[in-house]
Parts: sequence; structure tokens; C-alpha cells
Amino acid sequence: MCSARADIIDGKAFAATLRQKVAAQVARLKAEYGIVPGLAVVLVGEDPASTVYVRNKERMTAEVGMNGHAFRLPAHASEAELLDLVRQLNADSAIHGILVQLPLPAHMDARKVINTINPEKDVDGFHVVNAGLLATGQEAMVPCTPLGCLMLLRDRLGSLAGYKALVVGASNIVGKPMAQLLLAEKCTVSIAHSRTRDLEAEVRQAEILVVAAGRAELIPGDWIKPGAVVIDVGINRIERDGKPVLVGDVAFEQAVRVAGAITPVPGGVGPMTIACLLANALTACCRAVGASEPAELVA
Ligand SMILES: Nc1nc2c(c(=O)[nH]1)N[C@@H](CN(C=O)c1ccc(C(=O)N[C@@H](CCC(=O)O)C(=O)O)cc1)CN2
Repeated sequence: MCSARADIIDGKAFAATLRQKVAAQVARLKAEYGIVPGLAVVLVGEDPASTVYVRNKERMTAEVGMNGHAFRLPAHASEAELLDLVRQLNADSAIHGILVQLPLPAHMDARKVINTINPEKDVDGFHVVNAGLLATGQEAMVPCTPLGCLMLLRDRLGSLAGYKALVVGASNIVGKPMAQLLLAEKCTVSIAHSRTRDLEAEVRQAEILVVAAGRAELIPGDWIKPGAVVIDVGINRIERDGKPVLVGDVAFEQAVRVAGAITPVPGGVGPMTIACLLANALTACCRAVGASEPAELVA
């Protein structure tokens, strides 16, 4: 370890700039095509974290000048009711993007719900068609959190070609699409997961480390390759010294002494998720009306 500290990657500031760019493009769409992007957000139940995220999505949708449409169903709503709502939104030409907030109540099949969304309106990029398009290098809606991570990495490193990248976590929402995006950037990509035999050895080799494991401070600082760029996707609420705190999947105070650059939690990847959602809604609207897509927004 050396005494230098890593650069802190300010996702909050980056996301604010991205939202301003989206707002400028929304104004352009309105002026040139007379169209305002419409984004539908569906929340089922009252999960406290989801309620806050959805409220933030509604507020930021309005701030960038889009038409937000919020739909709240009770936790006991049936899957059929939710599917009906999704089908209505698919058929509504004023709605360009549809998002169903996750997690869904246990009695609903999230996969079935997501795959009922029209892939062209699937601003989360979770539909199996979008996953397939991304995996095969075709134009897709890209999941918001990995897209945000990619933007932060490109901003820090420029071309990512040739870097050794490790993604810790193999979820459909973050880990797998993140690995696909890094592969498309010509990184040499590995994915670690719960059955990886020697996680430390894998982490030690990574020049780019993206951690989305959902386990508080899983990665200690002394595993990290000196100078590596560390993107921490984790958001874990734990108690420390009797107080509730938010920590990532990386032990930040240790890692900051080893890494070249690192995202903090909070204020790193999290804010990028909603900014990229708005960028995706803009992209979906541009594609729907045949408007040119703002190249600088998309990965
Ligand atoms: N349909 C979706 N569901 C969920 C997604 C998603 O992308 N689509 N992601 C997460 C939740 N999420 C957005 O929905 C989200 C998570 C975190 C943040 C954020 O800004 N985090 C802050 C900390 C906020 C806090 O105190 O909790 C940060 O990291 O600075 C925004 C959006 C699961 N569900």
C-alpha cells in the first residue's frame, strides 16, 4: 500500500450533467418534432426503498421535461392485473418508455412481467430480446446501472480496449449486461460469482473491477490491484457503531488507499441509474418517432 489516495469518481455530478444533456435533447425533440417523451413507471406494493426510487424517478422525469406517468398497484394486486396494465401501456402511443420497479411481490413472476413489455419501450433493458440484442452486438436498450458504470469508466479511461476487467456478480440486471458491455469495448472480461473458487486471486488481476454482489464490503482493499479503477455497484444498509450506514460491496476506506480511482457509496453508481433511465427513455422516443439519436448520450 502507498500513502496516495484514489481519485473519487463523482457519479452524482456526472449524473447531473447527463440529466442536463437529456433535458436539452427533450427540448430539441419538442421544438423539431412536437413530441414529448412519455415515461411510465409502475410500482407494485410499498417497499420503502422502491417507493423512494420511484419518487425520485418521477421528480427527475419532470425535471428533464418528459411526461411522467406513475402507476401504483397494491401489493395484493394480481399478476394478471399488472400484465393488463403493461399491455395497455404497450398500446399507448404517448408512452415511449415503460419500467416496472423491482423487486415485485413474491406471487408475481418478474420474468413474465418484463417479457410482456414491448422491447422497444423496455427502458430498463431487461427484456429477453434486449438481452439477446446486447449479447450479439446489436442495437439494444441497455440496462441502466451497467450503462452508467460504462459511462463512468469511459470518462475515466477513454478507450477500454485491452484492459483486464472483472465483474463480481452475475445477475441479469447488472453483472451479465456489464460483462457484455465490457466485452463489446474489447476488454478481457471475467465474471466471478458465488461459486468462484479463489475470488481474491481474480480480484488481484483486475485493472477494472466492477462489484455488484450485494454483500456489504465483500472486497477488502488489500485484494485490489494498485491503480485499478473500482466501480462499486453495491448499496447495503448496515449498522456501524450503533448507527445505520450505507456501504458498498467494496471496503471503501481500505480500497481508496490502493485503487487509482473508485466510486463512493452513496454518490457513485446509484445516481447514474436514474440518469441513464432518462437517457434510455429519450432514446426510445427518438427511435419511435424516427428522430436522430443524440450520439453523445448513448454508449
Ligand atoms: N426496474 C428497476 N428496478 C430496480 C432498478 C432498476 O434499474 N430498474 N435498480 C434498483 C433501484 N434503483 C432504481 O430503480 C436505484 C437504486 C439506487 C439509486 C441511488 O441513487 N442510490 C443512492 C443512494 C440512495 C439511498 O440512500 O438509498 C446512491 O447510491 O448514491 C437509484 C436508483 C433496484 N430496482
